[in-house]
Amino acid sequence: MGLLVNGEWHDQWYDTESTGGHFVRQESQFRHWITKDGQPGPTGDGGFKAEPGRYHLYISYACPWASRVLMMRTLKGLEDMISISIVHPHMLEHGWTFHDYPGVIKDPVINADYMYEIYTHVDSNYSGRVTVPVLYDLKQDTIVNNESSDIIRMLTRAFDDLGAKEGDYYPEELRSEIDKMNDFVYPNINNGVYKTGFATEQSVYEKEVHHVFDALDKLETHLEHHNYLVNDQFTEADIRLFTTLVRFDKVYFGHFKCNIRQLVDYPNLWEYTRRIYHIPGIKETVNFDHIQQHYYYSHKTINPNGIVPVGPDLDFSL
Ligand SMILES: N[C@@H](CCC(=O)N[C@@H](CS)C(=O)NCC(=O)O)C(=O)O
Repeated sequence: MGLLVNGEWHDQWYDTESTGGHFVRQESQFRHWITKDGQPGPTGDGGFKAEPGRYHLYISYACPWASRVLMMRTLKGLEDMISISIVHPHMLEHGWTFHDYPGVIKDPVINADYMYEIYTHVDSNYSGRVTVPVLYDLKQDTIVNNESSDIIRMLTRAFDDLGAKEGDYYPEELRSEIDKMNDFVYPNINNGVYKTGFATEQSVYEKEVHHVFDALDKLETHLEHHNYLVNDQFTEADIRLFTTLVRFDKVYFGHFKCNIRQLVDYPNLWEYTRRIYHIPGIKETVNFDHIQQHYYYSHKTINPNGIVPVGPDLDFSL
């Protein structure tokens, strides 16, 4: 695990000392948008027109942020229009790699061994973390965007005139409600499990773990009378919550010590997670081997011997 400083790789864990034991996530730096006509999106520059075969995604099956993007690619039927690479589940002293492992798909752009080479290829002076997902423009040979929340939002409509599957997961009339739900789910659950697991002070951990479970309790009540988070319709808000929930009992409960309750103890949330898992194409985006290998083997400050647990055995059937 490390980061780039002026284009040079440094093997370095997150600094939680300067933040009093808190994990603070860095802002993503590439924020351009693919649009139907190449006009600029809400942030960044224009010039990224939706075209089949032009864009490539770098994904980790282990990563909940990258998996949102993989889900959206599947839901919109973009598999033939946007190609993918899959990184190795272990993120060690060189960060993400393309080394051999079942499920890995190599880099077609520069045949990179390491994900950081993709970042330095587009900016030889790049400083920052080398994260996935990355949306890459094969035509301009540059990174379009490395922020999953932007990428899923642009993919929901940008390729609609080129034969993408129907379905708008951020419909105009629900936007403010979806935004509100995202503003609740992101800090408390999506990033909440990370703030809990990466905390290096007892008091910080205890505060964060309660935030996670207070939020899950609220959503459990909400789902008593609703099938989905917003307007009883499957939207972006559900995609964003699902990729955290599907990892919950496998890694966050044990590895990140989010262990007040298991997800299977929440009848409504567990049923909701399994329902989304069975939407056609979605279970193929969930790779539990990569998920468990990544967290337990990569985070040596949390699990120094890298022992990967064999359980729990979860029954995802409906
Ligand atoms: N804000 C980013 C976060 C992505 C992210 O943090 N990905 C993790 C994997 S789950 C990563 O690549 N981490 C490497 C690092 O922090 O050095 C997004 O949502 O796209």
